[in-house]
Amino acid sequence: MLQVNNLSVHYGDKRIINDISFTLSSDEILMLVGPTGCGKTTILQCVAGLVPQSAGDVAFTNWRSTPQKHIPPEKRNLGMVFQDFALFPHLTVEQNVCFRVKDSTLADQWLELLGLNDKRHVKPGNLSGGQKQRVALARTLAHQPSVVLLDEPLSNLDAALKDSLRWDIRDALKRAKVPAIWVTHDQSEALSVGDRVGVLKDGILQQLDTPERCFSAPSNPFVARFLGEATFLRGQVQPDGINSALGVINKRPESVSDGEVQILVRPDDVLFVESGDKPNGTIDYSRYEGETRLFGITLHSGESIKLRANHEVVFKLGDNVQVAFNANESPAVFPAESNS
Ligand SMILES: Nc1ncnc2c1ncn2[C@@H]1O[C@H](COP(=O)(O)OP(=O)(O)OP(=O)(O)O)[C@@H](O)[C@H]1O
Repeated sequence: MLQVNNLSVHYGDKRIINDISFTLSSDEILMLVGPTGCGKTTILQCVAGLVPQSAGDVAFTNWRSTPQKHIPPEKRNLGMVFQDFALFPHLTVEQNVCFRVKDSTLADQWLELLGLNDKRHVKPGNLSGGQKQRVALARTLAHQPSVVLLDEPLSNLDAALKDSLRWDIRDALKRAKVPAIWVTHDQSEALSVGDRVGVLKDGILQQLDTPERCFSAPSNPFVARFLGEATFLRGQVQPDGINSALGVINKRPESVSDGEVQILVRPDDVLFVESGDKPNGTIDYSRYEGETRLFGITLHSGESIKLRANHEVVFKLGDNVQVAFNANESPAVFPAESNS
């Protein structure tokens, strides 16, 4: 098990990582997401031993690195996968994967499992980006690392390739039964392939949870906005629930006892009421997305929300509509003043 306890990292006087703790179980994939410059790569580098911590410790079964006793990278048995692949250009695929590998049957196994058998004698210059990343992963896994660290492994690939390769990488990591920390700035990647997601802002871990909970029960409005489209409605806590421009929600948030709150509204949390005989909003815009259509709606309260519906649902700009909360959803609620 990888353990990171109260980790802080400074560059000069500037604190980049602030008191972060998490553990990673035997084959768990942790996705680290956050805005640019929030410290994702610094955490990976610190776990790898490339950057020293100023406080806290990073530990695995057989080593423990502290500010006083730094364990060098080569003693940690970690594997790294980078966005630029970092392959040897003068070596073939097979030579890249077998480089300094003790047991070449493992190299063979990963070449086969990652669909590289027919590329064994090809040099990296003649491979596509996706194939290069498979080679990089095969090479990493052939060394039987205790933990794999992936730094934006898909960011140099086009959208269609990203989608399939992310699953192949996940499957390979699961098959290797190795824990992994995977840094990405792509929210959908983080939510779809991670067992848990850690959302960072300014070097502080805002939430560490399952993808479902991070998305549906975000710890604060920042996490809500970062992981998907989010608008907020004013709410007034009452004995029977929370009153809002879309009626009363029968929900009593634990963290909010009284007064004003803000209610998270994702485009899938709301729907058009078919009869529409009590309009409560007006269509601002309609965007065709293929399978779905996204509507911008100004409610009579003056607040704006977004609603995603099937592409067959058509409204014109300025149409009056009736919108309600989808009864199957239980929206997240935050204190009115919360914005972090
Ligand atoms: N060697 C360094 N010396 C000083 N500051 C650094 C150094 N490396 C990174 N930083 C700063 O530390 C902060 C975190 O950088 P880091 O690369 O970890 O962020 P990130 O979340 O991975 O960003 P991105 O998504 O853009 O890759 C940034 O403000 C960056 O400018």
